[in-house]
Amino acid sequence: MKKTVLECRNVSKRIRGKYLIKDVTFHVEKGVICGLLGPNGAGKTTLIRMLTGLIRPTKGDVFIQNQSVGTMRELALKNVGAIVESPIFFPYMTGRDNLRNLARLHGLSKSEISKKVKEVLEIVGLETRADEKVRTYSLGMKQRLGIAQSLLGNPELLILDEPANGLDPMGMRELRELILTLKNRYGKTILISSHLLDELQKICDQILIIREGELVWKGKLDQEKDLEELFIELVSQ
Ligand SMILES: Nc1ncnc2c1ncn2[C@@H]1O[C@H](COP(=O)(O)OP(=O)(O)OP(=O)(O)O)[C@@H](O)[C@H]1O
Repeated sequence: MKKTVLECRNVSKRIRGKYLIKDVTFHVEKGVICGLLGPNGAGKTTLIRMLTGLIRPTKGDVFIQNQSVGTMRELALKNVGAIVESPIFFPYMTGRDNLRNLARLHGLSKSEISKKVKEVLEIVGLETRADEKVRTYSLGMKQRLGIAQSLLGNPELLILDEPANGLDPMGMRELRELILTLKNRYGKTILISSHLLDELQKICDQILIIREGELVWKGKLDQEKDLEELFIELVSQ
């Protein structure tokens, strides 16, 4: 049996009497790319904020590598790299220096920092531009630098909230290839939210669809199942 990397168990979030997320349960196995979909306001960001420990569920719990985010927060979140809001970098510093700065937070020695930063820059394909200032980077490059940042702690699970937002077709293709490499070569497990159904259809092994805070569909996609049709059918009910 495959190892479960992320488990969301009966998670609800209620604010001022209103459920933003209601009783959501699912799990994601190792090496799987899982797409999270839902119309605007469905609760995707709220759910992702609970998965990454930014807010607490009203009920239920999230487990990462079997560690509870509720009761063993630090240990559980060690295994997660996430881009929830747009990654923030110092624009007048180089990509490499931005990463070096962040790598210090992981308690590595100077030589370990250089090695780790070099490694993540190579993974995201930014090694040739690493010594240029971030303000000269395209949006796609900034997103890849954000992914490099989330890889610094060598997490098992990556959570990416709308990473393709605003990217041009080239940037989108590069991002898609990077996500597939992270899965295929590095064995990462990835949860990704997006409105871009075609993009998700191309890369996801598993799909979650939420509507008004509730999980209305979870499962695998096959060649015959068109994601756009499934999505429209479910959200217009
Ligand atoms: N702190 C909060 N207090 C009250 N309501 C909130 C709060 N945060 C979010 N909401 C509401 O919860 C619902 C879900 O919001 P959320 O941002 O999670 O949706 P989303 O699926 O990410 O939407 P989008 O696709 O537009 O980004 C929305 O109706 C939003 O207005």
